[in-house]
Amino acid sequence: MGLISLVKSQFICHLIICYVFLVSGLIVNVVQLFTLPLWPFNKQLARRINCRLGYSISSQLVALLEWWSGTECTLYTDQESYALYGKENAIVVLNHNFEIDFLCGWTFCERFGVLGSSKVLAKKELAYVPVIGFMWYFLEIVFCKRKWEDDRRTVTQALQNIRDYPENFWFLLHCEGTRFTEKKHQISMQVAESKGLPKLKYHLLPRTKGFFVTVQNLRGAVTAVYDSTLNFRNNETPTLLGVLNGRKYHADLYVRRIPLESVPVDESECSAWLHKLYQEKDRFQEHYYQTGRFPGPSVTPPRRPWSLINWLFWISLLTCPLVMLLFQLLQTGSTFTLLTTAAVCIAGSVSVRWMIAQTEINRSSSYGIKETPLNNN
Ligand SMILES: CC/C=C\C/C=C\C/C=C\C/C=C\C/C=C\C/C=C\CCC(=O)SCCNC(=O)CCNC(=O)[C@H](O)C(C)(C)COP(=O)(O)OP(=O)(O)OC[C@H]1O[C@@H](n2cnc3c(N)ncnc32)[C@H](O)[C@@H]1OP(=O)(O)O
Ligand SMILES: CCCCCCCCCCCCCCCC(=O)OC[C@@H](O)COP(=O)(O)O
Repeated sequence: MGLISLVKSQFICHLIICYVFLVSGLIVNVVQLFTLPLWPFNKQLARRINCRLGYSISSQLVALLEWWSGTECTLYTDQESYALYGKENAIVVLNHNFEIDFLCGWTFCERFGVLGSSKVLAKKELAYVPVIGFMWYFLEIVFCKRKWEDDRRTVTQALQNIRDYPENFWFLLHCEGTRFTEKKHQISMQVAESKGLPKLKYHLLPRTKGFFVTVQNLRGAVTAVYDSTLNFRNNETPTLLGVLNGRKYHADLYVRRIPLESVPVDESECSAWLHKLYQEKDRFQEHYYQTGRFPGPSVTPPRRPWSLINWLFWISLLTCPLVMLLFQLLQTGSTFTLLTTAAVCIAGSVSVRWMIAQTEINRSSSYGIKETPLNNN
């Protein structure tokens, strides 16, 4: 292990990174709160400000992936489509197989300049993740309970709201609705069979209602669907803890730009279209496993310095006072103060560890197992 790798694996480094993320995140959350009075008077300005503030949080995780772990992200796409990325609103349909697929998504957003404004149809539980959940509230992220009866109205309303968003955005949908596990896959393929649909080898069966309602409500506001398929080289199974430890991964993303006009308007045709898309995605994954690459030309969109600059800004702003405070405490602090400080540090570490746990597949929800109609019979 080289010296740099050794440094990156040290717990003290992780503590500092997490401390900076948590404290800067809370500071940004407070500033976001101060934008509240602006919303009724100048909504578009409030949105633009919140994009920048949100960027200041999410780009720290991007910096961690790009600059700390040095993970490489290769894009397989055609030249004409490449020229349009970041210059239009789009719906992104991405497979949900990896613990850091959200982070790779963010990295591509960053490289095409849409990180602050990008959105997702996220499960409601993520709204309660400290820092991130609060940030997402101000970025008008669309949340769902994954119960269609409850979601139909709220999701439609939230999608209508973002139609006039002042910055280009990508709206991410993991149509499988949950992350891939063997058990979920097995159940999901039973559902496919019962519906007379072809089986998928690498994906869960997509849920079509969210996609249909997104297309229906964003038609005219977005111009394309980006069918995106992600995989990692050498059968890597990347984790956020791995990234924090400085482990380098190699992400490959295959993107096809599909003009929105070619997505059917009728609901059942739109559902069939999505099922067909997932069958194609499955073939792309098969191709990847057989050849080690996706079809077509590849390009590596360059890293931009902004995520690193933002991160270094927060590190320099927040670590000096921390070190000074710790020295002062050690010199003059009473036992009570020292114990309180230790308790605050432990609470901070536990809460960041809990946040990281939200990304871990072995703690995945039971969605896709419990509510299956086949299980209810
Ligand atoms: C150039 C670069 C391009 C791209 C870069 C890539 C990405 C960057 C883009 C943006 C980044 C932005 C942000 C990223 C940051 C963070 C994001 C992180 C993650 C958040 C993701 C999540 O939280 S995923 C979970 C929540 N989201 C979803 O669930 C969305 C998908 N789901 C839906 O759309 C659902 O339809 C629903 C949630 C709206 C409603 O779900 P519900 O289950 O209530 O109803 P459905 O009708 O859909 O389901 C019932 C039907 O499904 C059948 N069924 C039942 N059991 C199963 C089963 N086990 N498997 C499959 N199907 C099943 C059932 O039979 C019903 O069928 P019907 O025929 O009757 O409809
Ligand atoms: C700077 C580093 C400091 C570390 C801080 C950690 C920050 C953690 C960020 C948490 C962001 C949460 C995004 C997780 C997205 C995700 O993958 O959600 C899973 C859902 O789709 C599906 O859930 P499930 O049904 O359980 O599979």
